[in-house]
Amino acid sequence: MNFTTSLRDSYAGAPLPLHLITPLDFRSIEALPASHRWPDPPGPDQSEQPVPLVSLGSPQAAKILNHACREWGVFQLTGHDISLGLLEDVVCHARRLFELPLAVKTRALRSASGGTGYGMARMSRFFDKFMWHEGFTIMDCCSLGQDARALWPQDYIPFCDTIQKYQNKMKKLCQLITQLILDSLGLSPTDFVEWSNPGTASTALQLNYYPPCPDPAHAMGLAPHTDTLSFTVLHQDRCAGGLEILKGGTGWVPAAPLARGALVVILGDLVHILSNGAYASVVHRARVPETGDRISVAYFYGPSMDLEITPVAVEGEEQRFRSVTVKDYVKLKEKYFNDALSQLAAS
Ligand SMILES: C=C1C[C@]23C[C@@]1(O)CC[C@H]2[C@@]12CCC[C@@](C)(C(=O)O1)[C@H]2[C@@H]3C(=O)O
Ligand SMILES: O=C(O)CCC(=O)C(=O)O
Ligand SMILES: [Fe+2]
Repeated sequence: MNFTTSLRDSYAGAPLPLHLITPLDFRSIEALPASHRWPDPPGPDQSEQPVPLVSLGSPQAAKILNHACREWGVFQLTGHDISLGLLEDVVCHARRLFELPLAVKTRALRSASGGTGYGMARMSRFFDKFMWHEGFTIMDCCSLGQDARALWPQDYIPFCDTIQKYQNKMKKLCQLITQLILDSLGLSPTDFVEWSNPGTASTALQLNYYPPCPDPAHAMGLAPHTDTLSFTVLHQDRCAGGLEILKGGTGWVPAAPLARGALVVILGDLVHILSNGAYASVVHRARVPETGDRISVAYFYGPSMDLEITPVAVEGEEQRFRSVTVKDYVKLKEKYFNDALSQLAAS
């Protein structure tokens, strides 16, 4: 029998120790501890260059998307059909979750070999300092029900309903974005079926929380990284003090939403491989806000774990990466993190 690996299963072989899963009890801290103090993270670049804006339905959308994917690896997205009400609801539920006492949140702690639940970002083990961040990862409705019940035994249904509604809307939006990206690379409708089959797509939803910090200038919300799957659709609850992207030749550029409801689409490693390196898998990080807290909601989207990705052939250009299945790439990323792409370089 042929069993398909899910994103969730793919973490089972790489258990993490508890001290790399359980976050600090941020509310009990009055000064930034040495464990969370980063040696002078450089501030954002002051460049006026804004992240390109793709407005779905506009006649310019395809052209701007093509430019944004090549030059930036990120774009703002408006004209989508995710209502402000739903975006606000999901942030409200995330806030309700992160405001619970640590002892309650740890009832839904990610297990050592699990991919879902409450805890530090998976990538924490690649850094010698801890991040000023706590997260909650959701991959399927079965684990969601279990975790939500552990958090709110009497009242878990509204959380599950909102998350499910958000996941459904995001999945449809991501199919559309996949179609636009594949079209812009000149791929065919057959490729689209493989890359965006809603039944087998690899998806994860991550609620990110950056608590109020006593010394934000020396703390790091999420350290520099690239996202693994095709792309990530990010909703941010504030228009300042958060996501920054590393733009070649410029430095760190802030990528706060241009307007309420504008989403930010961050290209990931799989699209970089597919495009033979033409589309940037953008390095990004999250800073800690100067005042108050910050919430972001990240939806990660990619094809089936069994899909084999071969870079598109471009005349006169060498193939930069070996073909790889999604599940093997996820394993490479787990092992080599930010060096995973170079491990895949065609010799
Ligand atoms: C699908 C996923 C992407 C992610 C790993 C995960 O399985 C779920 C959590 C995601 C996240 C969020 C914070 C940054 C990141 C690098 C991490 O450690 O966990 C991403 C992962 C990723 O894109 O590789
Ligand atoms: O919170 C943010 O702005 C960034 C989140 C992010 O990069 C992620 O969840 O992978
Ligand atoms: Fe990210």
